Amino acid sequence: MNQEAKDRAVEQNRVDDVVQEIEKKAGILTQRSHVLKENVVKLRRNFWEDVTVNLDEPDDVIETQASIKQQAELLSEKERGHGKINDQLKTLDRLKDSPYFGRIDFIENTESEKENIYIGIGSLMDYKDEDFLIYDWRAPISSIYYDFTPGKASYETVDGVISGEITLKRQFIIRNGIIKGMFDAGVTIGDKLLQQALGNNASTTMKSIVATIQKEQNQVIRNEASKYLIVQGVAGSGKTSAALQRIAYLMYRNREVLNGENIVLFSPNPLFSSYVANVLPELGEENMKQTTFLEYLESKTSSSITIESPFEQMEYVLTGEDDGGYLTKMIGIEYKSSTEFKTMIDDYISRLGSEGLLFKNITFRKEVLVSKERISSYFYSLDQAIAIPNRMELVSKWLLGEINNIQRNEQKKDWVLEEVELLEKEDYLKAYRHVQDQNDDEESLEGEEKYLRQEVVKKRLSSIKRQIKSYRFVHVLASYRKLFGEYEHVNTPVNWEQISHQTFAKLSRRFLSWEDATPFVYFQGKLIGDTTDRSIRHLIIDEAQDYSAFQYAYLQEVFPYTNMTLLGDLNQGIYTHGTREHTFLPKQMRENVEKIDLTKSYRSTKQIVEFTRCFATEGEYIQPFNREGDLPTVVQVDTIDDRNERLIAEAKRLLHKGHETLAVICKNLQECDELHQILRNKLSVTKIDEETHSFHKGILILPVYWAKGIEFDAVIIPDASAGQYVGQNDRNLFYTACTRAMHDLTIFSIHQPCTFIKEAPTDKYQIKKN
Ligand SMILES: Nc1ncnc2c1ncn2[C@@H]1O[C@H](COP(=O)(O)OP(=O)(O)OP(=O)(O)O)[C@@H](O)[C@H]1O
Repeated sequence: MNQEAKDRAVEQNRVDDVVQEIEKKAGILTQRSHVLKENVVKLRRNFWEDVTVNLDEPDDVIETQASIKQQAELLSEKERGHGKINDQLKTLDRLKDSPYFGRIDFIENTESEKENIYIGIGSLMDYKDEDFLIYDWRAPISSIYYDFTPGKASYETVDGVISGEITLKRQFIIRNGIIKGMFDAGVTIGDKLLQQALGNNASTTMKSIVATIQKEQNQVIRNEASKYLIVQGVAGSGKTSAALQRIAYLMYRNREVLNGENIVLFSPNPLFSSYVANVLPELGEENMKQTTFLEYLESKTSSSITIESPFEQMEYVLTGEDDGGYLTKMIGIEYKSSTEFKTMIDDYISRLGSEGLLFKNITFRKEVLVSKERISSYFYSLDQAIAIPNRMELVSKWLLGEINNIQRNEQKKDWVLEEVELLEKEDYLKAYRHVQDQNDDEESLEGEEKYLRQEVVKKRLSSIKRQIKSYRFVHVLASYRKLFGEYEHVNTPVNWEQISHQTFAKLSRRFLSWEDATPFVYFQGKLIGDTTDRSIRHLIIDEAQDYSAFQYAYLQEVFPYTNMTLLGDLNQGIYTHGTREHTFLPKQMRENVEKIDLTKSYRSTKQIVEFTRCFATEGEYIQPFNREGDLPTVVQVDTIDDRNERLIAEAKRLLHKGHETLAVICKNLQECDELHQILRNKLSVTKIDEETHSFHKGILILPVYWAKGIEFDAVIIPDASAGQYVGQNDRNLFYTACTRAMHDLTIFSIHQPCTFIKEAPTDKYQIKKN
């Protein structure tokens, strides 16, 4: 038996021992879980028997309440305990399959004996609860596994830095308790485990990377000091992966105060949301909340207002050039994305503090109960030193008082009696009981009618009261629209008249263009207050380069105390705004900021990265990971029919090669639709659109903005002809599309290819012509 085989046998023995230990622990926990479950069931069944209920005297009522509370607390404690044990059992189950992925032998400088540290997705103690059989990957000591190769190493603890030497670094692939692979790392880390992981087929859901986190990614994951962490990472550098492991890390470090409920991830699109949804549960952690920025804004606006999605905006930008209003819209997008526009809105709001705000009549049964003019004059009679939202609160209180007065008058009207007559028998019974309980001196019948009249009016006016409480009496949309109408500005940008005209027309249809959505919600917040969710402690923004300066300013306003992690890549900035301001380093976020650059690309083969970096801005900094593959192929054809025929053959070839996910990535939806019509009879192909929230293996066809953040075994770009991708925005689109490929990239062009391809030396790709 050679040394390697001996080592492997020793390690397999250890794995067997650990698995046995896991089984023992699981057995004990399962038993405890059963007992607890029985307890919970019993407690629920006997809940009322164990509570002393006595409502005779006020003191008895208080005692009864206390008794119920105590019983409920006992029950929820037992339920929590049961939940916790189940979580532990789930982790043990995962550990049983693959107890660990790494081993470090470490000698501290102050010690003489080395310690063998095995690292896995959760900790495990021996049966005496004395020694760690497995260390959680997030434990302080585990960081040396990610940060160092054999030799000198150190890690931070709460008590200071601990230094020493790594004498062995070993990686494992363990499945079903059997070691399938075992690699020792030399002084230069030839990461065989990573090679293996990246060589696999792409998955339709993202995987965790804890076994192979790289040093620079570990910095992102373990950063706790900065309020704003900004990660500029090239395509495929593991930004999203690092962000998700970072969430798991932060939850582990702040177990008591941080959970999935107070972390929000802003995803680029719903497809991406489901793509990343498995990572945290796979690590035994609760998922964070996920939303797109569009969904977030929609949750803040009245459902009667339609918001254009960023994808609709994108589609228009890419295809609407022949439209008469195109140029105006483009200039409008740029201006409304800037903080200059925010300044304009701020000026406008301060003017509205003293005049011009629009209100709505409060009407009931087609009658105006309180006119907008009265509301306005009440609002402007209030002290102007009081902030607008606070004044709104006062108006709301005043209006509720007015409605209460109206309620009393209304009760006497004939329509009320008509409605009383239509009431159900139960209502009459209720009225009867009420009058009896009151011991009313009045004639009982009169008392009942009075009660029923009150109830009818109260019920009918309740929705008005609700609306008043949520400040619906303020005409936010009309007030915002006035900004584009009669309002006189001091400084206006070029083409303001046309922008105003276009915006005014859309707002009149209760339609908010994407570029107006954030400004509108911001404006609304300044009038009626923004319902900030203070429980959100950490915000993660993926594809951060696609957010405008205005959007960042807004996020800072609504999440002033929230830590943020921003992940992006300027080369993948595909939305059209923000050319004037470097949005990815928002100027508001200048304090307590740390910026980390990730320059190594892990997703694609070396050949694909070396090709795509030729047309990326500052592409010379992009480092490929050393994984070999075929050169990207550019197929130059003469006609569309030719292209279609060869594209079908190429798709079949790629599937035959063993690829499972194959994406045909178009520039826009229009191109997708046209191509889908052609391909659907010849290939089994699925078209992805706004309604698609998850995808399966096979051939997919989708526009590049839906492919953001996702990857595929092979990518086909159906049309990268000279006229198709032109200019900076298209450069980023094309770069984003190409960098979705893990193993193979094929690009078609009808006649000459686009200039970006030509920026790559001819030895970086192979060209095939008819
Ligand atoms: N340390 C790692 N170990 C294993 N796989 C990794 C590692 N880092 C990145 N990857 C893999 O590389 C691919 C790209 O990662 P990810 O999607 O996180 O990158 P990204 O920077 O967010 O990409 P993009 O901006 O291009 O969408 C994924 O398949 C991911 O699993």
